[in-house]
Amino acid sequence: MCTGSPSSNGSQPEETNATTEQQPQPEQEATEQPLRTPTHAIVGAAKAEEILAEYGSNLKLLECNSQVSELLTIIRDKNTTRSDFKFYADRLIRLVIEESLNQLPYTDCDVETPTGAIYEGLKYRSGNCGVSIIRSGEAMEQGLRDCCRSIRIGKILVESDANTHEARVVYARFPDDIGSRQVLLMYPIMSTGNTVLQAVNVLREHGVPEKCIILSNLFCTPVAARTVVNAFPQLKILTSELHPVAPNHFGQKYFGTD
Ligand SMILES: O=P(O)(O)OC[C@H]1O[C@H](OP(=O)(O)OP(=O)(O)O)[C@H](O)[C@@H]1O
Repeated sequence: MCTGSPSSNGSQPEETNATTEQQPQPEQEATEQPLRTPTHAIVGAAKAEEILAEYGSNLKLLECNSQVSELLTIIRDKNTTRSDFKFYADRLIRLVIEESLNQLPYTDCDVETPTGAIYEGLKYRSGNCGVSIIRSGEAMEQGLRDCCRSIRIGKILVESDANTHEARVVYARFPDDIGSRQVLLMYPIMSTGNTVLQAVNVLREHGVPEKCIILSNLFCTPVAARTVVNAFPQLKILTSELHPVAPNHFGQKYFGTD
């Protein structure tokens, strides 16, 4: 299924570097193999109505296509090098951030073109800001900054007990007027959903209405989705995959720590 690295045919995995030019594959090989439907595509497309019934309309999945499937596959592959992992994770993050920005409220905006014609366009309706949950959420900050140059970004640190998964907030810093902004909350992995629950609670304590929060996420388990949607039915969630197994190695591999 994958057109890039790593090897998908069960042979010895190839170490690749994202900056190295890929060798073109013979065209015959690429076109004769029918593409398999990835698991997340089944969840994302064929079961769309079930997802709507189960989680409501505020849980949205990134549009499923072969490119997204390849990125998810590379990120989940244990043989992916750290360099490739970061490169492809950043690509997926960018797609999720772009679609998250699409969930913000917009308003009409007319501009005059160089020919004097009026172009009927759109612009963001009000102030926005980002909030990342330390530490994996910080991996998503650059993707947001690449789209919104000088956006303010707050931080929340939530500590989870390794055994009980109980989470508690130990640090939070936000822009003073966060209560009047649309908040893009960034965290790539939702396993139990406890970390995100605590982060949303802190935002609410700082005056941010639930409906003004968009959660940008890469990997979400059905359990976490149910937990968060039940606790905060007005919160919008955008994720690229709903799958029972969360890649909990994300933070360690992205940042290169144990
Ligand atoms: O939905 P939850 O059950 O709360 O879990 C969310 C994430 O937090 C944990 O990672 P870790 O503590 O390593 O966080 P980090 O990657 O952000 O450092 C866990 O392994 C998940 O990846």
